[in-house]
Amino acid sequence: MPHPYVLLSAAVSLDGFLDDTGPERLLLSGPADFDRVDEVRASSDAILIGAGTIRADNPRLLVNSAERRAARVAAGRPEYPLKVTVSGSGDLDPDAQFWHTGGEKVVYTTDKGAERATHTLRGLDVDVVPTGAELDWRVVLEHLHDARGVRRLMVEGGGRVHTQLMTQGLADELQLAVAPLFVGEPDAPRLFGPGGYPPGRMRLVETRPVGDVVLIRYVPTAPGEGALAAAADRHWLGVACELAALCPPSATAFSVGAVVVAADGTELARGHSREGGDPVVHAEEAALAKIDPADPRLRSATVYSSLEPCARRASRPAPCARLILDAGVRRVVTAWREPDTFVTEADGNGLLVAAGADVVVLPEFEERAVAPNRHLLAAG
Ligand SMILES: NC(=O)C1=CN([C@@H]2O[C@H](COP(=O)(O)OP(=O)(O)OC[C@H]3O[C@@H](n4cnc5c(N)ncnc54)[C@H](OP(=O)(O)O)[C@@H]3O)[C@@H](O)[C@H]2O)C=CC1
Ligand SMILES: Nc1c(N[C@@H]2O[C@H](COP(=O)(O)O)[C@@H](O)[C@H]2O)[nH]c(=O)[nH]c1=O
Repeated sequence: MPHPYVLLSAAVSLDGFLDDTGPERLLLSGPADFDRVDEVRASSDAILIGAGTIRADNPRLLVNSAERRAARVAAGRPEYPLKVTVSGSGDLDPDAQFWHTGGEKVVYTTDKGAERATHTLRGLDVDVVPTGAELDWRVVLEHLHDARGVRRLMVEGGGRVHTQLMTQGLADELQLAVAPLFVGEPDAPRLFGPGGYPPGRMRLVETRPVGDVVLIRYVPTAPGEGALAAAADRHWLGVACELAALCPPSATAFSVGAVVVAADGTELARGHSREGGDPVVHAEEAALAKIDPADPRLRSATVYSSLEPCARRASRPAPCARLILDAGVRRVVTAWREPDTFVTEADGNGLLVAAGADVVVLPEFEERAVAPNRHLLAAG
């Protein structure tokens, strides 16, 4: 199911803290960085914080710049982004500024928490949405996307919320403002707590001085595990779809892109249909051919392919689903099920699943995967 693009935003001290233990909110950002944060807010459809941050900071979460608000309205968007919080307990102070300022409000909570929040927040214009016995982040993100039309979600903490979104592989980007000061208190809240984080190194996309703080932007690279899609899976499938556009045109074969990525997010190889002057080579085949078959990383790697790997083919002895299995790969992420244009009822995904592989289909990428193949579908 589609999710919004999830951007985690935080300011941290040099020793990795989000705040100190004093009663006042610690200002880590300077004026220039608060203005940058305002800009990110203005570019977002919704801003999410945990109930802990409402209790600690009593924030308003507004877009402070009148120009930015006017630009939102001129673009047909609400003046303020939707304000979202999560709470397990439903113990939310109805007098908190969160409820009385800015855009529409929604609370995601547990079934029990919903009973309490509905009672405590009665009379306020707040949508209380239970996600089950436990708070389920995937349900939260799907609901924000489907029911509230949120495409870009800014998450402004606190530490517990950031930790869960990062460990569950649900963050598309981390925007970190590193402030030139120390907190030094062992009980102060940390940005990230202990947990099972995605392995490997994230990809640096930007560094920028903003006043005396440094903005660092990282994106995750490690594929998800099993049948669940992680944010990095969306990134890599997007790369596969871009590769499909590089294929030499053909009236008799699909244009497909593929990337093979190790469990730690290292790209092992990429390929596209008909590359290198070979008129029949498939994308997955081309990518796998570039990797040493003895590479131990293949067993825990993920193959991203814009089109479902082929199940039968005339041009080569083995179809791509078989090549993937023979390479030892047991996870495939794809955008588009193969239509009957050239082979009827090709079920490469079924072949992979029958052999014990996990196959994740992300239909929100189908349009991009189809784009370089439209002429084939019109003809078929
Ligand atoms: N420097 C910065 O950029 C920022 C700093 N901060 C600081 O962070 C601190 C607050 O962080 P923290 O205490 O971690 O609070 P959070 O804002 O992360 O909120 C945690 C609360 O959210 C709810 N929650 C989160 N995940 C779940 C879940 N899986 N199931 C059920 N409930 C869940 C719970 O609410 P409930 O208790 O109701 O069940 C939990 O107590 C403050 O000191 C604040 O100043 C905050 C944001 C940004
Ligand atoms: N302290 C701190 C941040 N704190 C974040 O800002 C929120 C309050 O925003 P507002 O309602 O506009 O005052 C607060 O709840 C928390 O999410 N953010 C930052 O970029 N830098 C900082 O130093």
